[in-house]
Amino acid sequence: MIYTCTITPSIDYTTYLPEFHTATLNRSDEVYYYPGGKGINVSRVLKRLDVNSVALGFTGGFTGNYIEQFLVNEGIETDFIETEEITRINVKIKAQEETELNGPGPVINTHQQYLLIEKIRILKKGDWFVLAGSLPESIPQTFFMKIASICRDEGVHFVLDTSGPALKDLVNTQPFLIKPNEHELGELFETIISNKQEACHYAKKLVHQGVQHVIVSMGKEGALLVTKDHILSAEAPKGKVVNTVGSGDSVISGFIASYTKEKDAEKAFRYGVASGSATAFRSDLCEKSDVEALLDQVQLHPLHEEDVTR
Ligand SMILES: Nc1ncnc2c1ncn2[C@@H]1O[C@H](COP(=O)(O)OP(=O)(O)O)[C@@H](O)[C@H]1O
Ligand SMILES: O=P(O)(O)OC[C@H]1O[C@](O)(COP(=O)(O)O)[C@@H](O)[C@@H]1O
Repeated sequence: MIYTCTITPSIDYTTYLPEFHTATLNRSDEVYYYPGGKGINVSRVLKRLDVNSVALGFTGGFTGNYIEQFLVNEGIETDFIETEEITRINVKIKAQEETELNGPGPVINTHQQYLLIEKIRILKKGDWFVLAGSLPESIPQTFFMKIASICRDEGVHFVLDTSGPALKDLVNTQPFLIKPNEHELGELFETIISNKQEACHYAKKLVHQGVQHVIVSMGKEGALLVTKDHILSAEAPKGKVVNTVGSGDSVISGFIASYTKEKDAEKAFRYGVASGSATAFRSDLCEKSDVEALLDQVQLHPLHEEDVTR
């Protein structure tokens, strides 16, 4: 089974207007209330790709209930732990440019942390555990390290899509897959990454540290896959961008959906990039037919060692 875990879910209040200006009243043309948070998006896209998963994490209050009901209506199994605080609402403004305002995550007390660990203890060899989204600083790093070590000891595929200080430690736990975007990868190495060669240089370091598959997503430039056997660059398909929120999460879903069937990292990478772009070209997340229509447009090229500067 695939389990996704969103420590900090959200309702993504997504609003469209032709132009957005600060310090004045703006009126929206359209608004949507999508359940969000990276693990939840991964579960939603997996479902659209005909793959079942269980969404774990923490939700609270009326916003938490809304998310849970939304997922149940989409046929996704949920097993959230309740928090005292209400789940945050993240604001996504789609105007001339995309502007995002993400709230802080909830405080998770030690009992709630214990409840999550108990749920993870039932995972079996071959299962997948996707830890995705921001990790509140109120939770000690040791908690996430414990999750990683349970997964490693049980032979669970541990997939990581997070940022900040927790990521620095977690990349040393031999995760199966991590998917930083170029900014998150740069943050990890305290540098700025401005092209695929630089991204490749740092992704290789992560592979040397024991990460099995590193996908660096780079928005409209596509993505890179670095493993001990591959250094591949994918061009993103061209299309009209509607809403890129959830594109990175869709890369993970596409990768997992394909990998669990074919056990082929190259094919899975291609499917992941097509899924990311298919989401960017929609208001909500991609559908399977969108992904398959884009697949042929995802060109993969090997990046050669000599191209990798530094
Ligand atoms: N403007 C775009 N055009 C085409 N594809 C895009 C665009 N933005 C994102 N994507 C697709 O979504 C993937 C993930 O996007 P990215 O912005 O890197 O992730 P994140 O949301 O994690 O920052 C990219 O690798 C690409 O396949
Ligand atoms: O946990 P964070 O880092 O605040 O991110 C949460 C946000 O990320 C999202 O999951 C989207 O992620 P991506 O655009 O990176 O795929 C939104 O649904 C949510 O509002």
